[in-house]
Amino acid sequence: MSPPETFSAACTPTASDALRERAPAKVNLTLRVLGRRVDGYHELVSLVAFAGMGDRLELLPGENLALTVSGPNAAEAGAGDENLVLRAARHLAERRPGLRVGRFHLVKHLPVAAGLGGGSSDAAAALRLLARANGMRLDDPVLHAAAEATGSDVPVCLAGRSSLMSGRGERVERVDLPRFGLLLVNPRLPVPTGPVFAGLALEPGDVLPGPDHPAPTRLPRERGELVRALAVLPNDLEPPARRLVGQLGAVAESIAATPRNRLTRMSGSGGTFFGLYDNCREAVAAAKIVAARHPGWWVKPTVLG
Ligand SMILES: C[C@@](CO)(OP(=O)(O)O)[C@H](O)COP(=O)(O)OP(=O)(O)OC[C@H]1O[C@@H](n2ccc(N)nc2=O)[C@H](O)[C@@H]1O
Ligand SMILES: Nc1ncnc2c1ncn2[C@@H]1O[C@H](COP(=O)(O)OP(=O)(O)O)[C@@H](O)[C@H]1O
Repeated sequence: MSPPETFSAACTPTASDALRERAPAKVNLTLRVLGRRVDGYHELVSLVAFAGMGDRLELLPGENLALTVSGPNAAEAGAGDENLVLRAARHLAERRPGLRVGRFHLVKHLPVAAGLGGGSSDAAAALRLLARANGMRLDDPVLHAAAEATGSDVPVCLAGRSSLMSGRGERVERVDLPRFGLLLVNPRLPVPTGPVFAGLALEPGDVLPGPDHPAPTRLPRERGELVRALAVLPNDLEPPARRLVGQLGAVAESIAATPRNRLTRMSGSGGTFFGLYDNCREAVAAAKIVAARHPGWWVKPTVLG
């Protein structure tokens, strides 16, 4: 006689119960450093937008927190306790007793330590997934506190749309931007964020005279006008990043030389550079040229905004 049926597996979550979120690449269209705060962090103002490509994150809700990682850049991101997905989940669990967590699976497409905020975007996606699994609203202040505690770039990634980011990264104001074709190029050389900021050689309490940034309402909405406005608002981290990694100059030159390129600049602390184009088709044509000349580089055409 067969043992009595326990039906024990009937309510075990399966892969089809997983919640899914995109974790898009973050692009700093501008980045002005206004000074260095007494806590050692730099005071910034940065126009941030999101790409049409990035990582993907799934959550199978459950009682125990776990993470697996696959994809082309899985090894570089790692699945250990330091992964920003797990750090964000722990920061939220500390602030929200009884939080239902579960098993995350990250598909890591973005290069690591690349100025694209991949880890921050993964962390923000984890917070959005946990919010869904726990019936929390996305404007819940606890979610925002967990984002801030996880990293400077996580609040803007939690917003997940074009924004003017300021302070250490904790102030985020929505901005409407036109859509662009976008080319992302990384020479597969990781560039650590801390040493790039350190290259500015600012002391705590230093205030830089001059760097100013138009308010969100003063930014042009038309593509050509916006590009002209962006051209005079640099990324202040580009000079120290280029001093740290000499090969970055060649990345910028390769993008700037492509037909119909509107703007070439480094994102965040590098070493990814981006090119703006009027549409995705032009970005694809540019990608083919750069990839043919530099087969070892990470080259991705997509859209911005
Ligand atoms: C530079 C930016 C621009 O968007 O992006 P990435 O290049 O990392 O993508 C961000 O400010 C990075 O944000 P995030 O990568 O989250 O930084 P955190 O983990 O908080 O800090 C890493 C290190 O960067 C420095 N840091 C970061 C942010 C800031 N406003 N001032 C700083 O001085 C500090 O040395 C800190 O120890
Ligand atoms: N999910 C993750 N993806 C990428 N990097 C991660 C992740 N979790 C932790 N890290 C660590 O965070 C650091 C910054 O990575 P990343 O977010 O890719 O940098 P950047 O913001 O410059 O693109 C790296 O040193 C990496 O080891």
